[in-house]
Amino acid sequence: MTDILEKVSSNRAFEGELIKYKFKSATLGGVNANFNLFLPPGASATNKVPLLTYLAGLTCTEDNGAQKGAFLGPAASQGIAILFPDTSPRGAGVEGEDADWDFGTGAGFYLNATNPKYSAHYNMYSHVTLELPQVIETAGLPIDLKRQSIFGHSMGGHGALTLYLSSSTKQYRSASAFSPISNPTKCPWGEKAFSGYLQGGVEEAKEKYDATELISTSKEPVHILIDYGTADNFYKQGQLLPENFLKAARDSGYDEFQVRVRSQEGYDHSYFFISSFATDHIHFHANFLKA
Ligand SMILES: N[C@@H](CCC(=O)N[C@@H](CS)C(=O)NCC(=O)O)C(=O)O
Repeated sequence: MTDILEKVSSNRAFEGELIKYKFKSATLGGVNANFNLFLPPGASATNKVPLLTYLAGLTCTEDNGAQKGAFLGPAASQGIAILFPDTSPRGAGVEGEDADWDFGTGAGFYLNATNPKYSAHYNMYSHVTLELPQVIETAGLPIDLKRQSIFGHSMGGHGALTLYLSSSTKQYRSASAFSPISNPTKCPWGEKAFSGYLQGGVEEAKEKYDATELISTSKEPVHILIDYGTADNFYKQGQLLPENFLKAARDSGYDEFQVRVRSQEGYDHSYFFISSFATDHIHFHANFLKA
């Protein structure tokens, strides 16, 4: 193991290990970045395990999913590692970045900023898809990067779907999401984020950062599972728009075996909802990661 990573903490969980690391992130403009990595029991240099990346939502850090998602038990049973990145750069020093809870710090939206004000630091797309796998490999961690899938919640659900659908290298075998922001160019959160981070604003986002737009032109086979709750206030306010994604997927010819969108009666936006369906999502990805 090289010293590219500093180990911040380590906790035994489900016979595996949850480890928090810190490193100096080039893609985030040189600030320190944290991530959590759960290694299931038995992961070793001679038994490299597949990687499932979990992207968290607005206001979250690398800890929310690791602590409250209830993913570690089923991941341990399935022999799958989980990577929990942060949701934005921290301490970039960009004026106004801490003013709002839904923009700036804690709200990186998993894109690469093109507005010069943000483009040196706000590059969570490259951080998640390129830099973290590279760092994991360089550090010699027991991960098989040829087997990757991705999931997430809310803004992280948007991230999971868009990173999956936009990857020209087919980096991820499957994607799933809890209450994802499914059509961000048509909701207030997305409009605000894209107008701020992207020079071309919402129009620029349509090509790369809107899951509904991406599925409407996709021709490849896909494996996507989405759950959302009917008592989710953000859903009721029109921030999530999962029906738009489902309609675009069906219009593109994807059936329910390729794109499954489930409405869960009475559930809200919280980690109580996420943890209720955590095992389902881990098992969904295990089908593809262990194939
Ligand atoms: N503005 C509210 C809402 C933010 C919110 O609900 N964030 C969701 C993601 S969109 C979340 O996961 N919050 C953290 C948690 O529940 O652990 C807040 O700051 O708490």
